[in-house]
Amino acid sequence: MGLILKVLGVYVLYVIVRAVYNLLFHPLAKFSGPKAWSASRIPYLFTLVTGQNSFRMKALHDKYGPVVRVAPNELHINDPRAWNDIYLRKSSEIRPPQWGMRPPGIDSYNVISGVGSDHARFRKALGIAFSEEAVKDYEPTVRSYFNKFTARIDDLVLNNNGVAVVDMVKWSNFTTFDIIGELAWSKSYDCLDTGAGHAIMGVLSHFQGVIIAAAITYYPWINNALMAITPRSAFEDLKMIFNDGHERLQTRIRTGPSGHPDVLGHLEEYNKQNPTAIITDDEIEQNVFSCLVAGSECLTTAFSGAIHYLLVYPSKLKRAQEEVRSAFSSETSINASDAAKLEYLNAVIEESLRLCPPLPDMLRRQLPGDVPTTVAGQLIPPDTVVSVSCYSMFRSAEHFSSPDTFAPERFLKKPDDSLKWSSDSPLNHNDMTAFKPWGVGPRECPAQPLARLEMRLFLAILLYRYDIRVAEGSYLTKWTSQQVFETWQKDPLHVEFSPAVPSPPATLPTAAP
Ligand code: HEM
Repeated sequence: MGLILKVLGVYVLYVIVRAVYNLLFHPLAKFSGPKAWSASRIPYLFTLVTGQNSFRMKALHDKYGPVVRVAPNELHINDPRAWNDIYLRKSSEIRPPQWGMRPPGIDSYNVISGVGSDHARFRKALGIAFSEEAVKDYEPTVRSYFNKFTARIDDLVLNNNGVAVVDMVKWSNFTTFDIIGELAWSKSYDCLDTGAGHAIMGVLSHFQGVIIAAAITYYPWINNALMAITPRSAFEDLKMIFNDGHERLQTRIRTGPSGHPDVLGHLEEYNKQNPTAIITDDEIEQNVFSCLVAGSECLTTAFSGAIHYLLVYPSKLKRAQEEVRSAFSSETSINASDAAKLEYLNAVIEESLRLCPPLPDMLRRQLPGDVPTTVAGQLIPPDTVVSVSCYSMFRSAEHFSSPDTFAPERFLKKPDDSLKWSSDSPLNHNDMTAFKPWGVGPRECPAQPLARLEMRLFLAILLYRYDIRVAEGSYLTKWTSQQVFETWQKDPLHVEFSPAVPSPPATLPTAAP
């Protein structure tokens, strides 16, 4: 007992001495921020594991300015110059060691956990698989899943007196997961067919678990103790996912793509062209998993965010519907390249990414350990962890006037007279250099062309085909009342669909005399 008390006493003394050092003598001591956060990492980790970190970061910037010390060795930055200063540096793909770890029992890296030459190798292959050219060939596959989605809604409409009510968070997730499964290894997860999520979705999307696991690794002795006492059976779910992935990959390698180009085909081609830097089967499996998670969850947020805000702002919904319905003469004529020309629809997508960025934070980077780095005009000591978060940046009144207002008009190229000018008009001030929803630099989202294609096609089809409203008896959660664990923990979004009677297209040829 006496020994335990002595050990405890020494530990408490160590914590106090460390906190005093952090506050007064640490190389980051001159940076402003709440004292408790500068002294110890616990307040920062607490906001992370409770899903409040994005909101606290924004509140701290509002109080302390563009550079805030949020943990003993970590600065959070809200200055548009930081995008390039942090994320375009040499070795800027390096995260602090606690983030981007491999799951237990997995030796191979993927594009998210890999650094240096591994990361460069994966990026090169994925860059080809998600290039504009490759993505054009994916369009018929993507379209076939959107058709499946509308067929399911139509069934419901038919059987429910002309209206269908669905949870668009759930159904967007079914759609995006099926698509990325089909595109990645030619095998969908059949969620749209079964009307239910696949078993692996729950495990892959347990983002709170991932955050808690990362938070614990800041205290290696707790981490080691937990790992030692965790029964192997606790990892059964992970094993199930990796076995499922292994089978899918081997089947796809044996049987080839299922009648359409897929990501795997591009990776196979990459391996043929680069025999000295091939991506092994294990690495392919892990990379496909990173695409499954990033691809389905980010797009689910993008779809749900756009629908959420269109429902909150009916006049913007009407304008987007009118644009889509007058641009296409039939639903079958809707295609991604024409949808890319719809200015208002694309402004809706940008504005939704501004208010609901699929990755609100999680862009931490470790600065080099040899020399200080200049970020946003300030000299930052070596080894500091720095990050910009999309949420703080995009919702900051410094960068966007009326930052919480949904105003796609900010993104229109020509001045828009539908919004009256006033000092707080959303058109008053918009610093687009602050707006980087895809990230910047070597870790910038590799799948932008695919994500854009899916967002444009999905919204264009949905707005063309249906009138939508908040389901009767339901209500819209305030978007920012949702927690954030890597991405938004989205509440159900119950939407009522009824078939639209499209107005005649503006471009119809006039009748012959
Ligand atoms: C609206 C949709 C999307 C948004 C806004 C988005 C945003 C981002 C951002 C900000 C990053 C950078 C993370 C960092 O710097 O650490 C990223 C990385 C990544 N994204 Fe996306 N993403 C989207 C859709 C997708 C899709 C559809 C896929 C795959 C099919 C995908 C795959 C990835 C991968 C694999 C990475 C990691 C890249 C690396 O670490 O080198 N994303 N995404």
